[in-house]
Amino acid sequence: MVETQDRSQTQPARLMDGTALAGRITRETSAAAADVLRRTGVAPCLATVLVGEDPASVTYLRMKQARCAKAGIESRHVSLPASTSTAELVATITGLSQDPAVHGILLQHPVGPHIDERAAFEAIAPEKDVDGVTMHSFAAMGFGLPGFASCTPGGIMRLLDAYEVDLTGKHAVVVGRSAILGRPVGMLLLGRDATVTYCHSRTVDLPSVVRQADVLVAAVGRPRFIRGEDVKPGAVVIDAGYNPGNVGDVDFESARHRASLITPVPGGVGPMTIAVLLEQTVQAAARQLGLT
Ligand SMILES: NC(=O)C1=CN([C@@H]2O[C@H](COP(=O)(O)OP(=O)(O)OC[C@H]3O[C@@H](n4cnc5c(N)ncnc54)[C@H](OP(=O)(O)O)[C@@H]3O)[C@@H](O)[C@H]2O)C=CC1
Ligand SMILES: Nc1nc(=O)c2c([nH]1)NC[C@@H]1CN(c3ccc(C(=O)N[C@@H](CCC(=O)O)C(=O)O)cc3)C=[N+]21
Repeated sequence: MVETQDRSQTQPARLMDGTALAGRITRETSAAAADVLRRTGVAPCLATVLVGEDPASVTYLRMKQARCAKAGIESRHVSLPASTSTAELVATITGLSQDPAVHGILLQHPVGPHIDERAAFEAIAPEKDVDGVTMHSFAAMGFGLPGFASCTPGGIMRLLDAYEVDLTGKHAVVVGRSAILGRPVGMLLLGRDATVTYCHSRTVDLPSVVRQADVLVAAVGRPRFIRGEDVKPGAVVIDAGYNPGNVGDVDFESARHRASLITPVPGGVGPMTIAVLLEQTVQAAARQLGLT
């Protein structure tokens, strides 16, 4: 068990190696994908949908497709112009939901401000929601019922478990409350008996809340937003941020001298997100093809 207590501030934190853990998970996923193909003659297939040409989104999607290919998962990509309307996007996703050759659907977030992203997410059939973004998946996650986890929160929980972080009774502070990251990770931590506090743009004196965190999840989208001086000595620090230039939401250099465990960026949460996405895609395919 990792104790989140006071410890020397000079000894740097242990790194939580997301690349290594994601590699282990993906090796198992590849074997499961091969098994699906062998037993049904059909390879698992993930459909990815991108609206517009945001360069960061294009890069993330390429990464996801490359990882799919390596794991024996087919990917089908749909690229839509930035001018796409909500109705057009919903129609595209509904088509994929009804296509028996597609087992999982990922709509890259964020879509443009003129699109109702929630409506688009809800067009994903629950059994194909391998990215865990629908109301159905969110509610299942909240109630602790079986279903697909939101990928980044799911990946964060896998990391915490791999490093045997005991969450019971710990004060977990989540900075950020977005639908695909902050909110669901708080729910998953609550489900593991942590005492959870959310911080967001309206939080008064955010550093004073952050300083209380035994487990800190940074999901803000602002480079080096969390300063080392606000990290409680011995805290477990999860940096979910992924800003341009491969910079996290935590000031890593100062935080690692106070934390007991910390995720690097890159090499921490990012690879775990993709590992969970691939794992859930193969699970979805197995179920839709009648294997489980
Ligand atoms: N590694 C991975 O797999 C993934 C990484 N990310 C990364 O995680 C980060 C967050 O992403 P996402 O959740 O999609 O971002 P969003 O922009 O959707 O949400 C950001 C959240 O941070 C809060 N916030 C913003 N500014 C401040 C501030 N100054 N003080 C306090 N709170 C603030 C917002 O508060 P409010 O709600 O009040 O506006 C909001 O809840 C990004 O760096 C993104 O790249 C995201 C998804 C996956
Ligand atoms: N519906 C939806 N689901 C998402 O999961 C989703 C999304 N929208 N929109 C954008 C964010 C961003 N995101 C990342 C995934 C992997 C890495 C990742 O693997 N990063 C590597 C670095 C890889 C490299 O840069 O070479 C790392 O951190 O080590 C990063 C970011 C998923 N997102």
